[in-house]
Amino acid sequence: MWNLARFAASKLSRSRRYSSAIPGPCIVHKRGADILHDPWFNKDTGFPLTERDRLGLRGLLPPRVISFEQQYDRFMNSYRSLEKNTQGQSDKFVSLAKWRILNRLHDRNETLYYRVLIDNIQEFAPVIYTPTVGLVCQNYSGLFRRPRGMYFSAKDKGEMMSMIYNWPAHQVDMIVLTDGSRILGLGDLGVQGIGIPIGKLDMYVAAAGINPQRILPVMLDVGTNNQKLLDDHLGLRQPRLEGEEYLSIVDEFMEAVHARWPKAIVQFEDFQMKWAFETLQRYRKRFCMFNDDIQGTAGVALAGVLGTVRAQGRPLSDFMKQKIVVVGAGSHFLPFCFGLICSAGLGVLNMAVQAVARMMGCSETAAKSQFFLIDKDGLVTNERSNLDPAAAPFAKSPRDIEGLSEGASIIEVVKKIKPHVLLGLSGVGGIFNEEVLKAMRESVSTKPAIFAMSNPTMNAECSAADAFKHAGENIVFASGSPFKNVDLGNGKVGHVNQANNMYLFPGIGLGALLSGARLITDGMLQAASECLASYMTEEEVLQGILYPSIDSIRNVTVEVGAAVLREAIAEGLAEGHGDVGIKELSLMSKEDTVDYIRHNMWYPVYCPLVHEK
Ligand SMILES: NC(=O)c1ccc[n+]([C@@H]2O[C@H](COP(=O)([O-])OP(=O)(O)OC[C@H]3O[C@@H](n4cnc5c(N)ncnc54)[C@H](O)[C@@H]3O)[C@@H](O)[C@H]2O)c1
Ligand SMILES: O=C(O)C[C@H](O)C(=O)O
Ligand SMILES: [Mg+2]
Repeated sequence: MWNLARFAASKLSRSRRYSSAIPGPCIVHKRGADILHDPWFNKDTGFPLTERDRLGLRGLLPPRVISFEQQYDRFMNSYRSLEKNTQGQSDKFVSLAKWRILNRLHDRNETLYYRVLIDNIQEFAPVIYTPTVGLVCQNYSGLFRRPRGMYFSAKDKGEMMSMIYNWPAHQVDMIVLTDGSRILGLGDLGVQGIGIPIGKLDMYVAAAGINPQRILPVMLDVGTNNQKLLDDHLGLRQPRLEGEEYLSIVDEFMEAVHARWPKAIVQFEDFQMKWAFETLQRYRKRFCMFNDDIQGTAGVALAGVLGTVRAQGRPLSDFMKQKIVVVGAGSHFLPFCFGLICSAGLGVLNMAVQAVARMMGCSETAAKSQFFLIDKDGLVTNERSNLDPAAAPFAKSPRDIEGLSEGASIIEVVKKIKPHVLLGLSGVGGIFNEEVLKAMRESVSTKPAIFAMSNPTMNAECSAADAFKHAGENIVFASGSPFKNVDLGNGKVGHVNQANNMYLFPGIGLGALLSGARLITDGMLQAASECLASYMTEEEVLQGILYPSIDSIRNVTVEVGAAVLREAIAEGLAEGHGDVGIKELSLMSKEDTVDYIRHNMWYPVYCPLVHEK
């Protein structure tokens, strides 16, 4: 339950400190060249001489031992040289070149890779995650050198229970699964969508300190309806499975995973909406799983929208007075209606209404008139001919919105409603055009908010520069993909927030893992969102800074993870993790939970290798 008193009272620790405890020795069952070819154990030129002797490496490496710090500097120098040498090339060329150099390090030496990633997360997140990951997926066949993760296809039906044992790691904690059917705003990319689970799990390691030996990116290849790919790609050359055939593949995968690793958490990612909803309803009461695009995104969006209320210098209770126009009847606001079964593209308005009612303790009717939903056919009203009966109560009645009719365009709605918030999750680039943005100048808010949340960059509803240029300098702006802050002249800067689910999913997974929760509940997701919403100080929010900088994502994740863990304990779902049982978890103070999370986060340092047969 959202609790305003708790929200107001929470003064979260903003410490940037995180665990860097040096791990003990690592047992390695390999020797010699096999170790050099294993990115988990490989230290390249960093193996000390004693270790070279112990592990049969003498003579297999140049004689000089290079320290970790020197290796780090060498990598960063080559990265900087690449930046210099690619100046003047196209953005696509430069982005892929940067991705390649990081990917080569990832393939060779994971410890060094994750250290440079953690230390330079602001700079590297856009390379290994959104937006470059979209480009990587589009070009996957050409970029493919080595496999990463697992691929289960429709042809593997009946084999998955044994296939899962082909994965070499004994323990897996975190799985990100996609079927490639809706990769960012790029549509159906089939097997090429594997880049998304890889990028998400890199964020799990960097932000949540999940041990990279215990992560597993998975592609469920059930075919593709992308005609271009069918001619030339590395996946199945068949149309997507549908209906029961499709579900039986996902069922078999989920059973197989949990047979081998009963406590593994599965994050569903970039499934087309109909399957996103269906699988969430199907598995959430049986497995520890969540859908990031539905649940993570909604939590992030809600935290941001609450921030816009504070940014106007208003109390949170004014949330119910905010007029919010959502463009894209996507899946994202589902958590506003926790517990309801929603069909694709329907019911967003009422979900938001329910959230207001829950937070403010007001009636749904009182809040209902403040939310407007637009999909590809325009404003959703009860006059729509093909309106799902389940959605009818949530659609606007044209009689209540004088001057607006069924299917009204974005510009018509914005001009008429003058919303506080214009939020896009449509996947349609540039849909907040000059006219729409200029109309936002007439917003009733003192700080009109524009959230262009679609990814990647080309699919953003508008750019940051256009938003500040056309909608005015006093707006609050957030985008799903990163944009640079905007120079407004006279020393003024238009702050760009990144409203991306990366601020929540690592903490949701980490909190669930370290609590040993059996399920991921609405309450745990609400706790995550509430924690993010209260992370920013009043001063920051008044400057239009709604989300933390990516530089502090590890700290944000600690706080979110601790909030999720405490909620799991409160709901009686925690079963403990490793040596820490439920009794110990229950006795922890709030600070203890934060410390517990922090100290269980993996941090990349070379550990002494000990050979065992
Ligand atoms: N920032 C984030 O954290 C985040 C999280 C999840 C998804 N997204 C982005 O959201 C976008 C959409 O994802 P989705 O899963 O909802 O996709 P989707 O295709 O299922 O839904 C898109 C919705 O937009 C509507 N739409 C399409 N064209 C429109 C138009 N011209 N005008 C108004 N509405 C229109 C459709 O009716 C549909 O309801 C993607 O670009 C994705 O990358 C961002
Ligand atoms: O992947 C992202 O950057 C966010 C989100 O999950 C999306 O699908 O766009
Ligand atoms: Mg996604």
